[in-house]
Amino acid sequence: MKSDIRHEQKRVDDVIDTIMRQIETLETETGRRMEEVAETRNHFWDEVKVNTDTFDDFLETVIALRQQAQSLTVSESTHKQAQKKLSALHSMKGKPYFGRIDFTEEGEPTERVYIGISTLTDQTCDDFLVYDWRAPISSVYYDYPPGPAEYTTPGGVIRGIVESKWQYLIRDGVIQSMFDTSLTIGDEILQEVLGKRTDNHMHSIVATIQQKQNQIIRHDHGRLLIVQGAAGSGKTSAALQRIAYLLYKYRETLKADQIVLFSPNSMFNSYVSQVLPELGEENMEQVTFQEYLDHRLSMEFQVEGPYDQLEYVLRKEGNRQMYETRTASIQFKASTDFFEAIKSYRKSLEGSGMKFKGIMFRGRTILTAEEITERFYSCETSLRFHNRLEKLTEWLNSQIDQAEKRERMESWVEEAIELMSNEQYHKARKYFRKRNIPDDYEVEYEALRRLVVRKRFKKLRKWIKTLQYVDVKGVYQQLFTDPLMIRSLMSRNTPGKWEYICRLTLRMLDEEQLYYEDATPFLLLKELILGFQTNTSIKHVLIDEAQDYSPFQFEFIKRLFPSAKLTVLGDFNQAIFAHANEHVDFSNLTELYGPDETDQINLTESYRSTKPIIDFTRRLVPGGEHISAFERDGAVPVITAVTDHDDLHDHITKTIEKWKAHGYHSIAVICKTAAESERVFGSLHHVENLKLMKSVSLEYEQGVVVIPAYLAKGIEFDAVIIYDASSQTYDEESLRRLFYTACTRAMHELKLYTIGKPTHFIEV
Ligand SMILES: Nc1ncnc2c1ncn2[C@@H]1O[C@H](COP(=O)(O)OP(=O)(O)OP(=O)(O)O)[C@@H](O)[C@H]1O
Repeated sequence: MKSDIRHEQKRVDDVIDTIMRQIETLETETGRRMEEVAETRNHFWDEVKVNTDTFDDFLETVIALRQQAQSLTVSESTHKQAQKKLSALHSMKGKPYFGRIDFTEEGEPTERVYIGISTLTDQTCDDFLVYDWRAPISSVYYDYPPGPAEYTTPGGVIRGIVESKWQYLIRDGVIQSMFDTSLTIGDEILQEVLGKRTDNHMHSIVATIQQKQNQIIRHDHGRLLIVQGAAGSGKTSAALQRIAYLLYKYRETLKADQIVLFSPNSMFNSYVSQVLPELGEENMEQVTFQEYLDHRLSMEFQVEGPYDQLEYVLRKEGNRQMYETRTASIQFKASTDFFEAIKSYRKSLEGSGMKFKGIMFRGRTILTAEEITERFYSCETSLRFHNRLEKLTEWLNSQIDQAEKRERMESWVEEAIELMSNEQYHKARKYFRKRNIPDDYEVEYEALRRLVVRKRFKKLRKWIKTLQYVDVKGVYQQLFTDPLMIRSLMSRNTPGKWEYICRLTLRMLDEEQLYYEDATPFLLLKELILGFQTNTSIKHVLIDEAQDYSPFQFEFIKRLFPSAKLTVLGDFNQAIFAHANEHVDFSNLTELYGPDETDQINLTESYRSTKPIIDFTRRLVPGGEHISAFERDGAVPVITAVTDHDDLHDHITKTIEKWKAHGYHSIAVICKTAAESERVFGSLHHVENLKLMKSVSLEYEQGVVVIPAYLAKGIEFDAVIIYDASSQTYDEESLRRLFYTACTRAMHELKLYTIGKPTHFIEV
């Protein structure tokens, strides 16, 4: 074995040598190319003679310009490629590869295939020293134990035998250990990786991708992939490696900015932002749904954020009747029933119910809302809905033409002409000359009248063109004005407390406010009426923490990105939003693209936490017996009852000190709400470098943090304290998933404190 290691170390040294030489060559090359690009930029105009005297000269100038620009683009893109390669080589110089398979393809001699984060060939480019983990042959490493195996290449399926499979742990160019996985039991490298302390970013998992995760990463069929996975099963990790895989496989056609990851919040974005750069890839676009809602609606409304909604629901403060109405409203407005109702409502608008705003000019009515409505419904009903709107817009424009003509005769126009500054006047005359308007007083004055009136109408015309005359808010309001209306739109019974919900919704709309539960239904209705805004350049959309999305949101994303494939990843047991009812699952999602275009993969093995923590947490949720733990030992979670808050804070302070001394880098005190977190932060101010995480926090912070459970979703900590796991704090069934989410954030240690009796979620 020793001689084996020596032999392998010799190979590692040789490969690193090649890497270093390639780095040197590339650095010289990129330096030169950078100078070239700078040179081309600096002298861009020297190379182009701008001559527009004749049409031919003009054409020549345009062609020269285009050639210059093209050569600049080519140089820049080559430079970018070289930079990318360079960053991959730098990542490989300490750890050139992590795995090896000895593979015998049918009829061929056995080949040793070394696998790392990027391809490396020798100087002649004939021999592969390292294969990219995303190369077709590398899939064998993740998918098969020793024995028969196959992999798919663009040219067909290749079959053979995996003679042996090796894992390497290489640090700073030195092999720390290597394992023949057919001889060792368990996954030593995975043990080693999972046993580490966290730092403030997530890392790539390419060295230890598990078979099921590999299926997600390389999945390439249909429009929709659904991943249901237990807490800590690697959903986010798989999503990010999948992006890296897609960028490799489709490198000729797919760019990082054509991939969008929907994530829960900005802090999460910062947490996952290093994975792709670590793999030598650029980051995809990262957005939150809330950012999109704000972008689309904040001009018209003050839109509530999802965390404000959640905080309200969790705090249960204020008037009881109002609270019950609001929670009923939240549940109903995220339901498939309401989704169907909105679609039927939009259909019914084809016959009646549309609302428009009247058109005014200088305080006078040009057309009343009723006249526009009448015109709309007198249009051909065979036309598609928004073609009817187009026709209506055309008609409105013709009405504006007439109004413009009438206005030219009004006295305000003369006054406006008299008030024109010299500069404005000269500008107008210059414009007339260009338009060949004769230099004649009468004609010019007439032209001035037209100009002044047209300018004044410009805003109104834009308003009409952008369909702002459609009163979408009025249409949405109407749905709640007559509480009986909903009955005709739904196959099921009217939801409970509907009359109250109607009143509450109308009140908010009157105040130009949109509750979070109204925001997406409102926007969906708006788009169903006015036509959808789409983004066809996006080719892949990944939605993490998808259990928190309503049917409205999925429909929306589908329509917004019509050319994209969707990967949806979530865990029903972590559905913490107030709209999540008892039966959250992804079954409705199949309807988005149909069963032939949809696949589902379930992940049941959890990697984040030690076995004792997983054994504890899986008992908190129904179906938890199906969650299996990766064998990693650690302390059993401890529940400590304390007498009061002072006692609690003493205990927490001591535990934090102990954990810090133990070397844990990230420790979280997880509370139920933001309000509680703030109070706890105040009481624990003596803890050094304590940080309070809020929904507006942009960075995932290391050290000791106080955080509300819903914000901790998706991220992890070395050690976790559940602030008050008492039956008083976690009293209702609806909080079970929140509690589970909080407990599953712990990697190595979990401690729960309770003032009085612990919550009934914990079976003792
Ligand atoms: N194959 C793997 N090799 C190494 N580490 C892994 C692997 N799979 C998952 N992990 C680690 O397990 C932890 C949890 O992974 P991740 O956050 O991707 O899970 P998740 O399913 O998204 O969790 P949650 O739903 O609880 O947010 C991370 O630290 C991740 O690096």
